Amino acid sequence: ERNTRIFSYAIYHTVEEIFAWMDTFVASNAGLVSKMQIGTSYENRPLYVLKFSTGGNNRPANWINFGIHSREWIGPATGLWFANKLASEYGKDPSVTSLLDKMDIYLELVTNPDGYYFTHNENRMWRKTRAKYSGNLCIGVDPNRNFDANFAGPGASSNSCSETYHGPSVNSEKEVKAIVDFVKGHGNFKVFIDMHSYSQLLLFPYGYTSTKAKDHDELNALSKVSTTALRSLYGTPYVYGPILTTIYQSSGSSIDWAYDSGIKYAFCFELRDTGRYGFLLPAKQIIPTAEETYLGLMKILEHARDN
Ligand SMILES: CS(=N)(=N)C[C@@H](Cc1ccccc1)C(=O)O
Ligand SMILES: [Zn+2]
Repeated sequence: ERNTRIFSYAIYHTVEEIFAWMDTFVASNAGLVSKMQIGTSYENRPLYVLKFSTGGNNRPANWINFGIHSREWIGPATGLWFANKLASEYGKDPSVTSLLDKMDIYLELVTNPDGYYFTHNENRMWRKTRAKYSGNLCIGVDPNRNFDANFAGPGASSNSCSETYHGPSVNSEKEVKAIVDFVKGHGNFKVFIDMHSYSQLLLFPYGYTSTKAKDHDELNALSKVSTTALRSLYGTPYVYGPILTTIYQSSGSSIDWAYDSGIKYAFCFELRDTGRYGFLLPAKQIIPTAEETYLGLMKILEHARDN
């Protein structure tokens, strides 16, 4: 019949379709996956997190969020495929099995649901939240400039019409505050990965200073391992390094905040491509992107598991 029971990972989905998929996915993987709500967005959409756990109490954990910038559709699409892959490989792939026997994994698939909805219905190129502040000329805050990491410093704008507007105050965005409160409340995260597009980069702290992170050498070496694994599948080249020198200076970013909060393995992937399609990556590249990214992600999660 029309609405087949099979969900396609090879097309982009609306926020409603993703939320419906979550309930089916959790129901069919009840022993491994549960759905949590860490808050609500500005327009009162739920902020859902999928928790992958095989037991224990507050085990060391891995955080991965997708789609904080709403026009970067390849993020949530990659996250959906990754969630299904993890569930499929647990009990089969020895590395995934040992990872989930020792650590929990939390995935926030739609980190900016208001913006994501807006890109499907109004403006495909929307990036920010949809928050309105009286006195501001324009709508929206860049959630990746709203974290408490040299907030309002260089590489963030005080102009509400800017794509990098940092917002009226630290964690002013409900979508950001929910992550901060959850991650701090949990207190045992070892990995924090924020998935973006595009440019094919693997970034680590810092963006707000040229000072090298104390773990620079380890993060740099791990980035090399991760991007080499990613490239091994389809030859997709990634550049890696600290945010500031690899892309540009930025203040208030999620991974700088995570790193300064004590989460050593803080990374940002800038997924495909390098500009031919940019944010409008064709759906036929979803699965290849997800497959290669999985190889790179697993190297980071395995390193955290084993160190
Ligand atoms: C194209 S883009 N907007 N995803 C690039 C992204 C770069 C970045 C990543 C991590 C930390 C700081 C900065 C940003 O400007 O937020
Ligand atoms: Zn982005």
